[in-house]
Amino acid sequence: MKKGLLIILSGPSGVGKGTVREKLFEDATLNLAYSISMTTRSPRPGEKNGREYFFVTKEEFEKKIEEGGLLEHAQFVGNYYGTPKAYVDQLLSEGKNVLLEIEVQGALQVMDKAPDALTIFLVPPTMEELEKRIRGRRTEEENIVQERLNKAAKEIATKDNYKHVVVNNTVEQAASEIAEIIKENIAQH
Ligand SMILES: Nc1nc2c(ncn2[C@@H]2O[C@H](COP(=O)(O)OP(=O)(O)O)[C@@H](O)[C@H]2O)c(=O)[nH]1
Ligand SMILES: Nc1ncnc2c1ncn2[C@@H]1O[C@H](COP(=O)(O)OP(=O)(O)O)[C@@H](O)[C@H]1O
Repeated sequence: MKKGLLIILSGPSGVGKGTVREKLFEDATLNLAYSISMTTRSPRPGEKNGREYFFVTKEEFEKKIEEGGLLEHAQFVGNYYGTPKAYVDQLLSEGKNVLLEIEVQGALQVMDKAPDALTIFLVPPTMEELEKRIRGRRTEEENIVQERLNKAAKEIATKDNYKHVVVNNTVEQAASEIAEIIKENIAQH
């Protein structure tokens, strides 16, 4: 069977990655599968272990690194995040197009290992709108919101490392632009 396409979606915290991703997954023709990451951050209300993330301790995460079980990993605002490798390999070999929703340091590691990966960076229409979205979500304490916003400008400065940059004006528009990019790449893959 033909191997699936590896897709990286990055963008600053609160830009709308998760929301746009949910919309993309409504389109079955894209044949997408989501890579569930491992993290040491605490679950938000409503998040479930094994669905949004595998929530683990620092010790468990470091053991996974030592075992070579992660395709990439990085620290983001005080926590570890990483992509379990075996699951991604399995999905790709099943022909699934696998979406990694990861931050920029991890994305650069994957670009090195898999230069053919389709890479997309999602940007907010303005920094004011980004701030409105991250605050509107009400999932982080004020000091964490500040740290994430400080990080956002630095992350956006790396966007030219990605093959595509998409503005998240509306969820429908951003998801449809990304769907088109994915379809083109499936056709050429
Ligand atoms: N490198 C890396 N980054 C990840 C991974 N999983 C999630 N992230 C990124 O870590 C950052 C923080 O994620 P999270 O705490 O869920 O906050 P959110 O993006 O605001 O919802 C985001 O940029 C995620 O895309 C991973 O496996 N590896
Ligand atoms: N295009 C958009 N317009 C307005 N609000 C949006 C848009 N996309 C996402 N949001 C809202 O912004 C907040 C952050 O979105 P989320 O998907 O959690 O971001 P991320 O996964 O990038 O951290 C959520 O409250 C979401 O409903």
